[in-house]
Order: sequence, then structure tokens, then C-alpha cells
Amino acid sequence: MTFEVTPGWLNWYEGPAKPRFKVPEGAVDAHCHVFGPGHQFPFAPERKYTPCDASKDQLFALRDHLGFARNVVVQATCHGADNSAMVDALQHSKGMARGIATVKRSISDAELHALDAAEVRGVRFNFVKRLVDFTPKEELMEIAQRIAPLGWHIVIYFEAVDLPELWDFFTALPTTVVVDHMGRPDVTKPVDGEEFQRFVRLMDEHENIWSKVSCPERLSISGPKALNGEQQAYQDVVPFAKYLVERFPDRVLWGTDWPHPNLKDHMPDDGLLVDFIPQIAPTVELQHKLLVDNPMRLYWPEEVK
Ligand SMILES: O=C(O)/C=C(\CC(=O)C(=O)O)C(=O)O
Repeated sequence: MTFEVTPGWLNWYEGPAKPRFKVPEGAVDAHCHVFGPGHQFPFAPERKYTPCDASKDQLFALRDHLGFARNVVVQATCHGADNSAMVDALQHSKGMARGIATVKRSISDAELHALDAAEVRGVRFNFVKRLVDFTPKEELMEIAQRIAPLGWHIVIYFEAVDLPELWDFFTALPTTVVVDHMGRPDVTKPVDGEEFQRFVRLMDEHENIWSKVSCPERLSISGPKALNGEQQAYQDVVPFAKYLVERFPDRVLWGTDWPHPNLKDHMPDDGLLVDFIPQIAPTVELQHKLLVDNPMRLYWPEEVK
């Protein structure tokens, strides 16, 4: 099957810079995706966008180029609940990738166990309205109850304005909960303002809630963009991510978000995105927790003594 990309689609950046920041040995890119290739792993009929292809081999080449050791491959909504492209990536990673799946209530126990055997370690619940149709919360809670005994966790994606309405559901989840992209704060509002502090309170009051301090390129309004060698990219996002890294050093994760679906303005140079990390994790100790200790504890606990 061949697919036409969504009009205006930006392809991922080819030939990224070699990062100046050397990530610690064993670093994990804890948020990235694979798309297709569409002829091998067709995109889902219910998808809200059609991306360009972004294969596992291209993902692993980027991992090596950036100096990372491992990936967490997150099921993207363009593949719906057909996890086969993501699972194929895990199976070709030589144990260096783990996955987050999307599942429906109708999934059988045998299918869940097959995903577990393929090194999936969690499910993603997406509440971003432009990306998915609505799923009733009782269905999601039923899925949560079924995956909890596997030792899996739940990744949630939502926008900051929706947190009040989702709060009770999130805080009732029975597993570790990982929030994508800091709950998508509006970075034109202050760090100590009501909206971001609501998110901080969520993490303060609930020790099972973690955050990815990822996606400055998606959240930034004023830039500058991670292009053309820029070493001080996305200044408006730095205070938000740094705040979380310093306040919750043991519950933060970082990922490239390659291949950066649905960006409209520019496609970042992934090498320069890696150079963003020391801005938000200024010490060697914080960098090691963010890039190695925390993701290893969550995704490869059997390797952590
Ligand atoms: O890549 C991300 O994390 C963010 C996405 C895409 C997405 O979540 C998906 O398709 O599943 C976005 O904001 O468009």
C-alpha cells in the first residue's frame, strides 16, 4: 500500500549535527517513534495524520549517531492499536529497545502476554483531541487494571488546559504514570503561575507520577530553533524543564521525539536537540539520572542492581 503524507508534512532532519554534549554511557532515548514503512506496516484507517516513513533502521542509525545506547519506542497514533511496526523495531534492537503500546479494551490476555514477551512495558493513553477519538475513561481504567499485574506502566499525553478535568482519573491509575512532554505547558505563562504549578502539584502529591522533559521544539514559541548550530535553542522552554529536573530528579525522562510528528514550523536538528540537555540538567549527576538511572529503573529494572 502507498500513502500520501498529510499536506504540509515536514520530514525529519537528514544529516543531523554530531552533538557537542556527550551523553553519558548507556543513555536512553526514552521517547521516539517509528512510522511504517507504510508499504510494510500500513498506517491505521482511523489515523488523524499520515506521516512520512521513519523506519527502525533509521531510528537505530540516529541513536548511534547521537551517542545513545537504547530507545523506548512509543506507539504513535498514526498506527492506531496495530503495534506491529513498533514491535518489529523492538525485535530487531538486540534487546536495546523497549516499547509502549496502544491497546483496545478487546485485547485478549494472550495478546497482552505476547506484547510483554516482545519487551513492551506500558500502554499510552492519549487525550490530545487532534490526535485521537474519545475513549471512555472506564474503558481506559479497565485496561489499566489489566496491564498493572504485568508490571507495566501508563504513559499519558494531554494538554495543560485539560489537566483539571483529567486529574481524578490520572490520580486513580494503579501504576507508575509517565506524562509526555511535561503535560504540554503554555510556555508564555509563568513557571510559578497557576497552570504549571498545577502540574507540579500533581507530581508533588503523587510519587508514582513521572514526566518526560521532552519536546522543547513543540512547546517553544520564541525559539531560537535548533538549527544552524544553535547552542541556546528554545530558551522559553528551559525554565519549565529545568524546574522539573531539579525538583524531581528521580522521576524525569528525556527523549528526542524523533521523527517529530506534526511539527508545522520547522524540523529540529536532532544533534542540537541533544545539546539542549545541559541547559535543563546542568550537573553531571542530574544528567546521569535523566538519561541513564531513571529510564533504566523503569524500562530495564532487571539490569539495575
Ligand atoms: O510524538 C509525540 O509525542 C507527539 C505527537 C504525536 C503523537 O503523540 C502520536 O501521534 O501519537 C503530537 O503532538 O502530534
